[in-house]
Amino acid sequence: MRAPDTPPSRPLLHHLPRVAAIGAIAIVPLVPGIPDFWITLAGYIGLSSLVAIGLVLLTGVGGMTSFGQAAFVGFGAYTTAVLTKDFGLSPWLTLPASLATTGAMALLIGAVTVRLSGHFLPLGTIAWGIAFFYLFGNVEALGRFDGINGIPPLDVFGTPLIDARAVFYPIWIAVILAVILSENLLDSRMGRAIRALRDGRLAAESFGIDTARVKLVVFVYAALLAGLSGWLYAHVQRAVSPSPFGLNAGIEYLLMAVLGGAGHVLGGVLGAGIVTLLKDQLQDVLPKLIGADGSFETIVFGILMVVVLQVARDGLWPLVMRLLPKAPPKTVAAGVPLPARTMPERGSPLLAVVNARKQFGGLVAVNDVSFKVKAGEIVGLIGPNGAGKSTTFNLLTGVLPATTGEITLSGERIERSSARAIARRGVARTFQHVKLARQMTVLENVALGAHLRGRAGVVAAMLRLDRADETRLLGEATRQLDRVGLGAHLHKPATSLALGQQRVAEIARALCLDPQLLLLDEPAAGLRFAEKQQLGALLARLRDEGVSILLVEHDMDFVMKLTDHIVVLDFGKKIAEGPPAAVAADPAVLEAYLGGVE
Ligand SMILES: Nc1ncnc2c1ncn2[C@@H]1O[C@H](COP(=O)(O)OP(=O)(O)OP(=O)(O)O)[C@@H](O)[C@H]1O
Repeated sequence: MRAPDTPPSRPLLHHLPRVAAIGAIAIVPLVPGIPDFWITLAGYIGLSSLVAIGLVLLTGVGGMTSFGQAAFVGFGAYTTAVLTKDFGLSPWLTLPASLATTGAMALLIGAVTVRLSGHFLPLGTIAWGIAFFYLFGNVEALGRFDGINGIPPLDVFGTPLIDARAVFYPIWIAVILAVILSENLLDSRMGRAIRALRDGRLAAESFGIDTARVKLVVFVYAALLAGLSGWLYAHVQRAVSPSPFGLNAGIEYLLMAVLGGAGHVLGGVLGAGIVTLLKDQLQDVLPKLIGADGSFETIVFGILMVVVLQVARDGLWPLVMRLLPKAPPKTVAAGVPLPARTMPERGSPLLAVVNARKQFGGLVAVNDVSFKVKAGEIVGLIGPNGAGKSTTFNLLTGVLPATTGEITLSGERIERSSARAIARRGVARTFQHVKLARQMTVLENVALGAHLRGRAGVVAAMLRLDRADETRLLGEATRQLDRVGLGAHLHKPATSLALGQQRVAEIARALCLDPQLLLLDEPAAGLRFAEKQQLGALLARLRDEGVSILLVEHDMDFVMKLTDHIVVLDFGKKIAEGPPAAVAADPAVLEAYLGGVE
């Protein structure tokens, strides 16, 4: 659904349930007869929600599991405790200090932690979660394990906010702001980069996204929300000690995010609500049932976490969503087109590979291969299985550095450049095994390809100051989807498309980069005959429009009909090259490859 010249937006009606929910929260303390106890509990739900929302972005969306988030709550809490108690500062003045301390610690810890992969990352978070617990408990200035008491309450114009009804409002205003800012962030250029982290660093890097930086941004953002929660906690509780900032608390926060729905911002709030209420009830009931004192709720939480991961990986929020009115798809503006790259003159040298070599230990996968791609032509790179095509592709796209040899793009050496740097020079690619982000729509996936052509950063996104930039990026993605014939599928989940269409969507994503060279890795694999014909027509049209294409493909008929020039590899060596007809008749090729398949 497209409407010209309107920014990406959702009709006001869509916000109604959210506005109603916020309104309902605001009047909770005003309802006569609600005991203070429940208002206090609601305050604690709000405090936990802030941490859980951060974890939704970090773990649920960004794929980085953290058990150590409670430590950041501790940094926020201890900073304000020391500054207000020992230095007599006003709590409002210590808010920036609490956030700065937490942010600085997150930058430091994150710089090391987010580079860890697989199970090393959660293990790393457990390690610093424990380390900071003992740090808080052993520093004299922080009151050791006794902590700091007598922290002043927040105040408004000299009136202290002491009772549960009074502190309810600052807590829930913070939660509502966190929800809005986080949802805005996810619905943006940077948000798409964050959401792409989970399904593959390589695809994101190939479109110029600095994944290490994006991971650090999410890590710091989640920590800041935890720090804010800690700052509020210190002034609500008016005392801090290490135990609420230890590993147990970290596990509880993670459970909140997972149980609520780790991929959904409001799932964090739901999870915080459920776990806080459950904990309160279990702490009452379990000791009576078991007949002994102890934190038995931790055992229940452990079991609950395992059950949720087994039966409802997406948590409970998706179930709530089914009850809410379905959001209509965003309208996408035609917008002002993004500035286009000046294409090299047709026939001019574009890509030159000279004696490129790649060795894996004793195996020479690419053996001093040389070939050229001229601007405006389609070159096929073919060869039997194991011939070295994918490795050559990886050398050209910066996934692997060449052992020796030179690769130049428009006269600039790129054989040692990163995938990101190569993308910035206008080389876009598709993947042999389709790499689209599962939880994003076709439009959002394709817009990732235009990442480098946008400017808006995190703060602009959170404050919704990125709309002009966003309109241009989504407009470009829509144009490219129309160009490849997928204009009717903009708002579908990317993985709901047939495999052939997913391959074509990858081409649209690559076109969003405004490439001078398009590298296609087996684009016709899995396509039906008619789809192959359409793909062939599309690639021929792109060539006519000035795009140069290097094509790795097993379908000989497809390659022979489409390409201007073919390079044949076998056992890592170039055994032939030339126009399709000459290559097809080359005895070495027939022997090594074509002969082998007949
Ligand atoms: N990372 C790696 N480490 C060690 N050997 C590798 C690595 N990548 C590829 N190889 C080897 O290099 C050779 C060339 O592999 P490559 O994947 O480039 O061939 P290909 O022509 O793309 O094959 P296919 O058509 O099956 O994809 C193979 O013998 C392969 O086992």
